[in-house]
Amino acid sequence: PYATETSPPHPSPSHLMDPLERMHFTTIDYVIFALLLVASMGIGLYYALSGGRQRTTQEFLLADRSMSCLPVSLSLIATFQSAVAIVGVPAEIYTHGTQYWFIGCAYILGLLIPAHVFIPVFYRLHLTSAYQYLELRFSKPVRICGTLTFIFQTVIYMGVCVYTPALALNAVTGFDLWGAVLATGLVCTLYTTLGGLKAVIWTDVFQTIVMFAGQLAVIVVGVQQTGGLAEVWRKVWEGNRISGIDLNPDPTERYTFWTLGVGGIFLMLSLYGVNQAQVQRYLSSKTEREAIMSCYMVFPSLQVALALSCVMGLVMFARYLHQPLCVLYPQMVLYFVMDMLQDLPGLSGLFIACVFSAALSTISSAFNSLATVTLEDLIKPHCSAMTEARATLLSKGLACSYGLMCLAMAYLTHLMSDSVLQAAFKIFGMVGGPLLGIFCLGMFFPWANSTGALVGLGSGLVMAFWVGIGSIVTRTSGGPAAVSHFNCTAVQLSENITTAIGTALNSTAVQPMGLQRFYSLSFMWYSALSSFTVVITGLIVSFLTGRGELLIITIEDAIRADNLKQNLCCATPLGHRVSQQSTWAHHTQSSGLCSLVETTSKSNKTFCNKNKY
Ligand SMILES: CC(C)(CO)[C@@H](O)C(=O)NCCC(=O)O
Ligand code: NA
Repeated sequence: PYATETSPPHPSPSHLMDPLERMHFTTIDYVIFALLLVASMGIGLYYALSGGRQRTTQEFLLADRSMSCLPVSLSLIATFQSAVAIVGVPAEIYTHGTQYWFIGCAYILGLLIPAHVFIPVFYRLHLTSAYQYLELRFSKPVRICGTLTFIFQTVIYMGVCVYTPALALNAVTGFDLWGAVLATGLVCTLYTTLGGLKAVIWTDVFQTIVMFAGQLAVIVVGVQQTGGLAEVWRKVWEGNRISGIDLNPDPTERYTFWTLGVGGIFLMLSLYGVNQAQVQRYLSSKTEREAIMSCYMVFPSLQVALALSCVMGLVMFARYLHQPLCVLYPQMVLYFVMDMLQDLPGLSGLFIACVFSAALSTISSAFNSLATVTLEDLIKPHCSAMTEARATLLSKGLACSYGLMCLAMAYLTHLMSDSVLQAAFKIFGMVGGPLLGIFCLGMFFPWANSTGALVGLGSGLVMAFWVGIGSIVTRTSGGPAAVSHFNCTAVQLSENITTAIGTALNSTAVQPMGLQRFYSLSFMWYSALSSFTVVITGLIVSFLTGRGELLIITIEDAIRADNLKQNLCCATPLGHRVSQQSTWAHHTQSSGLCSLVETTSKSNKTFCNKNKY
C-alpha cells in the first residue's frame, strides 16, 4: 500500500551505497569506541579486585545473590536488546511503518507472567541453573536435554550478535571487520572472565545508558536537520508511515496486532520467563521482591527502548522521503547516522558505541550463562567432590572458552550464505519456544511425566525447525517487499539479508497454499506454536505411558511455596504437594532437593532440616 504514496513526484536519485565511497570515521569516533571498551574493561577489573574477588562460584555466577532491582532491570533489558535489534527495528519502521510498535502491548503479560509465575518458582527453589528445575520436576535426562538445547541456541546466537554489527559498520564506514569482531569479542571475554556476573550486570547498566544516549542523540540531531518535529511529523504522515491497528487474523501476515500482541507474549516469555540468562539475573537478586520489582521495572525501560528505535525509524523516513535509501537492511541505520552526523564528529562515534554496547551486553550474558549451565548441569553432577576453588576456576575457564568460541562462531557466520545466516538468527527464536514449552509442561500440568517431557521437547524442536527452515528454503519469508516500494533495483533486493529480529517478510503477491502456507507462518508465532507443540505432545505421551506421578501441582502452591517450605521442611518443585507425606519425602530425597537447598542456602537452613526425614 505504500508504493504509490511514497513515490516521489519527480524521480530523484536514491541513496545508493558505493563501497568505494565510504563515509569517514574520524579519530574522535575511534576514541569514543575505544572508551566504551576501556570502561567496560575497567568495570570488569573493579569486580575482579573488589568484594570477594571472584573466589566462589556463588559470586562468579550469581553475584553473591546480592543484587538490587535497578541494575538487574537494566541488565535484563540489555541482554536481549542485541545489535541486530538496534539496527533492525528502525529499518523495519522505515520500510514498513509503525506496525511493529504494537509489540509493546506484549510487554504487559510478557513481563507480568514471569514476575508472578516463573520468578517465584525459580527463586524459591534457590536454583543456580533453570534446568535444575527440570530434573527436580521430571528427571535427569530432561534436564540434560534442556541444557544442551540452550547451549546450542546461545552459541549460534552469540556468533550472529557479534558479527552482524561489525559487518554493517564495515560496509558503511570501512571500519575493519575483524578488528571490530576481535576487539569486542576479546574485551568482552576478558571482563566476563575477570569480573563474573557482577561485572556482566554493571557493564550492562553502563552499556544500556550508552545505548539510550546514542539513540537519543541521533534522534535529536535527526529531527533538527530534517526541520523540526512538525516537519518530521508532516513527512511521516505524508508518506503514510503511521500504521493503524491491523486486526487481520491471518497468521501468515507478518506483523498484525495478533502476531505482535499475542504471539509476542510467547516470545517475551521465552526470553524473560525461562531463558537462563534472565533467570540467573532474577536469582542474583537480594530478595524475591527485588527480583519481581526488577521485572516490573523492565516494562517502562523496554517501552522507552522500543520508542527510541521506532522514532529513529520515523526520523530516518522523514529525512529520506524523496531519496529512498537503497542499502542492505542492517546497514540502513548506520548509513543514515553517518550521512547525517558527518559534520558533527564524535556523535557518530557515540552511535557506533551504542550499537556495540548492544552487542557486548548480549554476548557477555551469553558467556556467563553458558559457563553456569555447563558447570551446574553437565560437569558438577559427575564431580560431586569438587572443591569450591576448583569449581570457580573451572567456571572462569568455561566463561573464557565460550568467549573464544564466540569468535569462532563469528567466523562461521562469516562463511555462511545469506540464507544460512538468516537461519542462524532465526534459530534463536525457534529454539526458545520449545524450551518455554517444557517449563510450562512441568509447572502447569501435574500429570505430565518425564517421557512426555522428552518426546514433547523433541517434537517442539522438530516443529520449530520444520516451519523455520521451510520458510527460508521456500523463501516465502525474508523475500522481497522490504525496499521494493522505494524503486530500488532487483540486485539490491536480493542482497537483503538478516532482517530485523529475523522477521518473516511475506510476499503478499501470491497467496500461499497448503504446506507453503504453513511455511509462511509469521515469525512472531514460532514461540507460541512450538511451546504448544511441546505441551500437547507432552500431555498425550504422558497419558499413553500412563505413569502419572503422585504429584498435585497448582500455581497457587508455587506462589505459597514459602508456607510450604515451613510446613514441609523443604521447597519442592513448584511446591509439589503430595497426598502422602512419605511419598513426598521419598521424592524429594531421591531428587536431591533437600541437599541442594541445604548446601546452597543459608537462609533456607533455618527451616530446612534433613534430619526430619
Ligand atoms: C525482546 C524484544 C521482543 C523487545 O522488543 C526484542 O528486543 C527481541 O526480539 N529481542 C531478541 C532478539 C534480539 O534482539 O537479538
Ligand atoms: Na544487548
